[in-house]
Amino acid sequence: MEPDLKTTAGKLADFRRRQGQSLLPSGPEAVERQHARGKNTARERIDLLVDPGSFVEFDALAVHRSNAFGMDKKRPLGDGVVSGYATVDGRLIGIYSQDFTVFGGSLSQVNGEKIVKVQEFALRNGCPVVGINDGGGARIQEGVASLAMFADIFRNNVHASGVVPQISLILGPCAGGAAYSPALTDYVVMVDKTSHMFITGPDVIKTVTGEDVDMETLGGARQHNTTTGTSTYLAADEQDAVGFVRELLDYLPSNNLAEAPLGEFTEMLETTLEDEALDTLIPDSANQPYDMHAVIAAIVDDGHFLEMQALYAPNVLIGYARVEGHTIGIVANQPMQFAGTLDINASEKAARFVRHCDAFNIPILTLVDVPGFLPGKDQEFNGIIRRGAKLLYAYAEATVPKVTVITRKAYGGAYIVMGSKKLGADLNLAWPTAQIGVMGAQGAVNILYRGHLKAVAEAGGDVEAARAEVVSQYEEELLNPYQAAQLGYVDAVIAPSDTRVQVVRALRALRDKRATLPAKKHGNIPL
Ligand SMILES: CC(=O)SCCNC(=O)CCNC(=O)[C@H](O)C(C)(C)COP(=O)(O)OP(=O)(O)OC[C@H]1O[C@@H](n2cnc3c(N)ncnc32)[C@H](O)[C@@H]1OP(=O)(O)O
Repeated sequence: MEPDLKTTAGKLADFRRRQGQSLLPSGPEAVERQHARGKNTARERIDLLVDPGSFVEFDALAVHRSNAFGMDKKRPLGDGVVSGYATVDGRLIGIYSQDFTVFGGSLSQVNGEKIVKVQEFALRNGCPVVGINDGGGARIQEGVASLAMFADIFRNNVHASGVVPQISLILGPCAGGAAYSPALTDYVVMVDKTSHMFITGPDVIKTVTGEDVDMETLGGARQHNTTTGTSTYLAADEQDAVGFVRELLDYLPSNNLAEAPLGEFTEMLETTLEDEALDTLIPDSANQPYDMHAVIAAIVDDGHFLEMQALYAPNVLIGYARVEGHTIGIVANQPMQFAGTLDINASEKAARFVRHCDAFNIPILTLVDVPGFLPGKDQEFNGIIRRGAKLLYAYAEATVPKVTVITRKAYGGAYIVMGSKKLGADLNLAWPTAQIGVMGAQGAVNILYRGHLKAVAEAGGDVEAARAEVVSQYEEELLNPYQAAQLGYVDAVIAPSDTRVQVVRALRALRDKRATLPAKKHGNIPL
């Protein structure tokens, strides 16, 4: 029976009916199809992420304005995106979730306006934006009206960058120009097997270049986590993805003028057994690796480290942890991977992270064990000069508290990059095992003693013994922390077991640090 709109009861009944329709705009079969693809619906995803009952919806009754291609006969409420605000652990976020059951989650003018509204809400109120992507990109029927909305969204992404955290969950397709909105955000979380991102899909590639490639190989979650560096986290399923985002939000301030939530901690300024374990961590042989995660775990609260981009450029580790409850960002060389060298990918990965920490006033702890930049034609031809420079730029530009601990190797240009004193770190500490020098012993001996070793060979002497002698002399005289300590480039040489306490004290001392850069419109980081 149609409600009587002349009565209050009828108006309320009509409202409830519309409300009901907006919850299920494409009917139950479409929901079943979505589930059959191994995906939750747009609303189920919001429910998974936010505090129960906290979601407040915008524009549930919005419909598209298009009449072409029979679109006038199909105007589902909400128009393919569920949007609004909610709380996560009691803290405000703006959120939108594309509804694949409505025109494949594609972006129309109205649907785009809904996303823009969430972005503007978040910018005005200083809260993070979480975007859940599951859609076919620009709505083809709307042509340029849809493309123009993407431009609005991208512009807002850029304007919000460094003001509020922006997190993208890719839980289905994210194709074409649409992929650039997540790319502009700070973090991109993808789910194994069900998430795909690409600019041109397999069919277009086949037509244009003749290459055969399937969706998973082209733009699957694993590819973006291991090869392209586009994704921050490879989630096993949607629950895992949402869990990561909740944890990430807990480390981040809501905006660039706010403090990150303070974690619980117990003050401990005495050396513990875990601290003492660091005294035996560094192997006697400089060529033997050890896991830098162990150093991180010994320093931070509860040993807990939320690693970002763990599968990409694993020779450098980046992520968040807490020290005395305060969020810090960690950048660390990982001797277990490529001996901890810096290559192009590692430099770019760390550089963007340093800039993110700086934008959101998160202190940076740098742990150094780096034998240099990765040598090779491949690296040089792909622009390691220009691209490695990004990390220098990021560190030199960052005004947040910066504490650096050199555990072992710190050679050459890579020493300078990794939060060195003169690049602007506030406190630089080194372990007695630190080797700070222009290069490792073998390389140095080859250059410094070439003539001497040639002479030994010509005289029929024992070249290997002569080489070993000068190597050991170089190591003793130059590959230690003491020359740097004499010159003030490390503030203190400390026992490894003192590291946690020293880092705690340093971060306390730097809590009210103030530093400003010369006024300018913006710098010009080598891109
Ligand atoms: C700026 C830019 O965004 S440019 C990019 C423009 N977009 C694209 O090139 C992607 C076009 N879409 C596709 O390639 C595919 O639909 C995919 C990969 C997204 C999804 O593929 P599938 O999982 O096989 O789903 P399928 O193709 O059946 O799409 C589901 C529904 O969404 C619709 N749909 C998908 N993409 C769009 C779109 N961009 N515009 C309008 N409708 C769309 C489909 O027509 C289909 O509708 P139907 O259920 O009424 O038949």
